[in-house]
Amino acid sequence: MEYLPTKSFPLSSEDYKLYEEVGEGVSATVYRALCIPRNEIVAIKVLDLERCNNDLDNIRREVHTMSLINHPNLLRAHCSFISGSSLWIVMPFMAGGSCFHIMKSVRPNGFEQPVIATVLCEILKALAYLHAQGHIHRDVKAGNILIDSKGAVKLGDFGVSASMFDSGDRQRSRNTFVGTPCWMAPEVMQQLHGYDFKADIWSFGITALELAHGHAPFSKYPPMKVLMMTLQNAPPGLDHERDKKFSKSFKEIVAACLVKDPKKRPSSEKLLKHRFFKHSRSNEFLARTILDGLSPLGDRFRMLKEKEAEFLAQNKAIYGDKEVLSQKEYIRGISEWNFDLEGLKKQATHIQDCDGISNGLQDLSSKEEGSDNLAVLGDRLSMQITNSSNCEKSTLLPEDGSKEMNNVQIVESSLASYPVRPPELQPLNSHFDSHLDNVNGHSSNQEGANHSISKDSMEVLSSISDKGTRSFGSDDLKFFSSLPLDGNSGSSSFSWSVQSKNDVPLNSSPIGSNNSSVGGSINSMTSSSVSILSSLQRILVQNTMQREQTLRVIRYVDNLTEFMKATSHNEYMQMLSASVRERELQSQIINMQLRIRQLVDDLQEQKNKNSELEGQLNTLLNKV
Ligand SMILES: Nc1ncnc2c1ncn2[C@@H]1O[C@H](COP(=O)(O)OP(=O)(O)OP(=O)(O)O)[C@@H](O)[C@H]1O
Repeated sequence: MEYLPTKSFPLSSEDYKLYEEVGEGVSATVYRALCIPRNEIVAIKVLDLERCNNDLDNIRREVHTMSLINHPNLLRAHCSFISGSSLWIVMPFMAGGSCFHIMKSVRPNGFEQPVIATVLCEILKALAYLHAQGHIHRDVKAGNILIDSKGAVKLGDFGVSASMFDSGDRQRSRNTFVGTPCWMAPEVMQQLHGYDFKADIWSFGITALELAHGHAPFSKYPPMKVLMMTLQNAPPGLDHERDKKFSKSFKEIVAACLVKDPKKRPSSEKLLKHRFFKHSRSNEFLARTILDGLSPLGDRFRMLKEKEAEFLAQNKAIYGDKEVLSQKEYIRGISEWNFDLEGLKKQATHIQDCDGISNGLQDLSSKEEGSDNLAVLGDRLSMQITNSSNCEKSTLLPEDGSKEMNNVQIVESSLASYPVRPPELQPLNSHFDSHLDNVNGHSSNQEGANHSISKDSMEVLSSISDKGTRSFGSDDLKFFSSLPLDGNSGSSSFSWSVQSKNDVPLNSSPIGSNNSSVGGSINSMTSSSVSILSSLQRILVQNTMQREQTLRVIRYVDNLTEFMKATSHNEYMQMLSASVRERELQSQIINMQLRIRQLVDDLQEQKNKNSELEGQLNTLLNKV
């Protein structure tokens, strides 16, 4: 985790003197500091590794990415090292702080267009560079846009960045739910097909609105509500009436970025050529316009913290400790949001039913500079699904039951109704369904009704099968957790493979009648034999395909096991102390593995029987 780039900054904490706090994340505190040997002011991000040992990957990624990048608009670390149980990342000190902090302190209603154009143009250059290097930033927002004393703009915080060239274990990071809800692209929320650098373009569009209004769209809502609104509503944009002061070209770029279909969003390179950026000005202009007269970053940060504490104290009486704690996390911003769907659902219900949280925050807002300080709550809440739980549809479905809302459901409910057999194995349906129905006493209609598979589930599941070798992600957990395992409900799910063993469909195929009519007319024999042979060939092909698919599933589960084994001791301890639900999921996965193995055996047996039959048929044809 140590690296020493061009400038040689000392790698010992004794060589630095920490001054005041200038920023805070979920597991990191950022200080202004002095690098003693160089007599240079720096910023040091101190990450408490004990507090974030479930997220070493993100930290490694951040340090790694920061060590590789080299662009004037990206915040590059001078060096990093471990001190005690903390990781210290030494960076240039960005005296202006983040655009978010500047807005919260002095620009509650956002910036003027030339400032926005200048900031966005610089960020776009950073994104164009990152994307060309194969990186996705995944957390573009005003809170991560930092300004130094000379007005230079840099994009920071690579904690959740991902590489588009990642494979294997790191590939999962692009199938994981990370980012910050208000800025998160719909495809990232959906987790259907993964996502690419176009997710950053969406966040860039949201950031443009944030800089224009002083807060991101939907920022006053709790995360689940934001998810629902992003997926369900038309994309946010600049309003014709409300945003009269902004130019048509600004409206155009926002609209171009905030298209739900990522393919239709422009690349960062293309956006850079947009006429809007002709409005962009120099760093000096920024320094003059937005930094002049600002109090020191540490003071501004302290004031914001005081306001936050005041707000939380007021709301403690209303919502109780737990709620307040979660709001505190919300306010501070969280990179590794433990996506507790139940909790989020409750928050969403609050909003729907009584708008309690948002009202409380509105109060705060009215007290503060007349600004929409609710945005504080929307900022920097990043989330990573680590859990899934059942969630009643009533609280999640929109009143109009719109189609897009179904996509939200894939997060949980569509997977909860996971069908009777994995789609990997669908081709076997024609051979096993009737036996399953007979043995279980269900008609196929009944079964269909009980275990209908939604299109969304199919998509999610087929995306799993498409990536047979990719490693384990949160949606995978949901995939496995949604498989019923108990004797009753589980039997209909997987007994089909067992039934198939005892009741091979071919026993009732025309082969029996052919055997008993060897002496019949040669013509009828030949045509039956040909049709039998083609059936057998078809079945053989299907069996072979099925075997391959099943092996893929096994490899997949094996990967998961490897992934679990490979986790460090700390992570293992973390896992041990994980929720009961997680442990249940693990045991379900093991069961699943056993069942898949059983399935492979069954298929092998089926294949042997088919070979036997093929042999018999060949003998028969030779006689003919
Ligand atoms: N180099 C810097 N100079 C000045 N302030 C900084 C610097 N780096 C970070 N900050 C401030 O500290 C805050 C937290 O930093 P950062 O976002 O990197 O932490 P984090 O733990 O990754 O946060 P998050 O929870 O948003 O991911 C930033 O929003 C910013 O205001």
